[in-house]
Amino acid sequence: MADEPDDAVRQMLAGNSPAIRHVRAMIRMVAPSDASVLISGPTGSGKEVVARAIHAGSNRAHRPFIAVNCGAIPSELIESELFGHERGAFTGAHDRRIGRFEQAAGGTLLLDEIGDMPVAAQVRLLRVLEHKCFSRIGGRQEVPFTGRIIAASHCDLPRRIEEGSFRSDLWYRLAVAIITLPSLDQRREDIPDLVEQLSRGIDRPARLSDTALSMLARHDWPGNVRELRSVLVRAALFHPPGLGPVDVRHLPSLISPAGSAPAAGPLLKPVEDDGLSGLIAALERRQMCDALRRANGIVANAARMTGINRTTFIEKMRRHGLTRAEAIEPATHNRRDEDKENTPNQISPKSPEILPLLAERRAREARVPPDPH
Ligand SMILES: Nc1ncnc2c1ncn2[C@@H]1O[C@H](COP(=O)(O)OP(=O)(O)OP(=O)(O)O)[C@@H](O)[C@H]1O
Repeated sequence: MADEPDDAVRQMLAGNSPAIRHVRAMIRMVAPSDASVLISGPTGSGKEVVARAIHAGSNRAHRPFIAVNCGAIPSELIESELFGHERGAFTGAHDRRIGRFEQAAGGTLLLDEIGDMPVAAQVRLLRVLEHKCFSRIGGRQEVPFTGRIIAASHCDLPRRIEEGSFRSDLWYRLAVAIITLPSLDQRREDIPDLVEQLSRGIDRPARLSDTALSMLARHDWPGNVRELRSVLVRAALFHPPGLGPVDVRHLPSLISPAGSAPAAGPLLKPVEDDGLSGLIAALERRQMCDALRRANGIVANAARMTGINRTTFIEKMRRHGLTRAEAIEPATHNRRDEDKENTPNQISPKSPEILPLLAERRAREARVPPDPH
């Protein structure tokens, strides 16, 4: 890419959408400094990857990167986990224990799910941020903190502040720079790039057919990139390269959890170039438009026909700039009897580029044995 260096950040964080390019630009800007960074984004969207990229791009890269999931540690243990304790500090503290802050000396400490940190620990953390030192639980000695703190959260921290479960003064200290990761659903064009990059980290990755890749780009990905990775790992397990490419008919069983997968495989034209995302968007828009027309503009019915959740359908309408009026209008002049044949998840069989695919699919369905999954 002409305007972006092909550096370690690019290697770590795949995707070419404007949103992800902006995230990479932010990483490059903040990495060399010591400023605290707050990374927000839905679960599995890559917050830890961003934190690691910041660490890798800093002059602390040769020092430890320590990640703590604050939501996974029982509240009565979290302070000792973070700050360590002296021998005899409490019942069961038989030895001095070094906490995560000390382990991260000179390096980077990622406090993941910071919104779940109990208020008492938040007070201690604020003190560390302000004074650059802390004491172990039950100890008097001040221990200098030489690391950098990065916090991450999938929850709405300003709301937690309003609710009184998160301290606003801590938020101001942490959020010197804020990096926000979009959900995968908001950057579907990144899917081919992500598939390529994630596949490199998988032993004997499966090969995906173009139509399978197109279908992946239509899934809602509630588990974001983590979910995509799981699908690829599962595909490698059940469809090793010797078995031929993973095709659309394999995907419903690979995409989980049950119910989040689109129903029957959509018919999409195979593509060879990087016009993939544009083509997918155009076909999706037309499919939605057809459904709206057949549902006389009733969004809930159109959503049901396409197998898309109603809220997602509305969001997609907004993204495609599709209005109910636009969808219904041609119906009054131009309704075709053949449309009644359309099954919910299909593109109109009248579409010229779809006709051969439809014929091919019908032939395939007639001869292909049931999927083993
Ligand atoms: N842009 C990306 N490029 C390559 N891999 C990615 C990218 N984003 C996420 N991943 C991969 O997706 C998985 C989940 O990422 P990560 O653990 O960073 O998400 P997270 O937002 O920190 O999740 P959680 O909210 O559960 O803590 C990891 O396997 C990670 O390597």
